[in-house]
Amino acid sequence: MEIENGAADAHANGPHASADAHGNGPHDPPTYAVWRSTAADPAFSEWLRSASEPDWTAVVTHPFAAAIISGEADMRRYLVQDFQFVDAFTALLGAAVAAADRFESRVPFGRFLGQIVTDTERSYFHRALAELGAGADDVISPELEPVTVRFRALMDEARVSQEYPVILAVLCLAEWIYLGWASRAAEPLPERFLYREWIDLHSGPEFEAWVGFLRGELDRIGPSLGEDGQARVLGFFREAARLERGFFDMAEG
Ligand SMILES: Cc1ncc(CN)c(N)n1
Repeated sequence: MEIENGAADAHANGPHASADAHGNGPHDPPTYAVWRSTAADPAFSEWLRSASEPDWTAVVTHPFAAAIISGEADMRRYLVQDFQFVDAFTALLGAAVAAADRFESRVPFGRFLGQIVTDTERSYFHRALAELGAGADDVISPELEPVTVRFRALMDEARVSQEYPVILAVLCLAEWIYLGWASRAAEPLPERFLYREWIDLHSGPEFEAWVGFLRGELDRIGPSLGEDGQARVLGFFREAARLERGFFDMAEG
């Protein structure tokens, strides 16, 4: 697939927001106000998700995700690049702690940052990359694939903006879409830890609750943003969905 420029060509309204910023172009999804008037589930996060098709479904049903689930994926290039993704993602979680609008919302970000990303997930990466024979250069400063550069740029753009809704949009897309493919895995999972732990990290009740929190925050904040603010959030969400698709395409080779 073709990956469009992310942060580099983002205009004031965010990446790939519609030309008039109101979702009225020929290929633009409906605005939130229009969409919610007929939606069975009018949640703001569901508007974002449905407007991210066909990329959403392409990621959740991607052949590379299926290969992880069946224990047949070649994980080396993927995990080397993803470790660099996770670096920028961790910084974005820190930005969420800082930008959240209330104490009770900062707490889950801080907890996830300390208990999962910098602990369980970090340990997984260290063991997996060693198992895959990745050397120090590949772990610390590998040559970045173009999609990794673009994804890091998008996360950095969201982080630097210090705008909570925009930060949330990128975090929520990345986690929710991973829950989407990983939840398709059924027992018995592959025995090899490389696959089993990666699936476990992105599925199950704890990860579902984390994604539920991220969606809940968007549902709480999104409806009162105004049309331009909503279009800006959608721009980041959709661009992240495009990049997730490109990331699995890259991993597949
Ligand atoms: C590219 C990508 N997207 C999402 C995730 C889930 N944190 C991830 N590890 N990598």
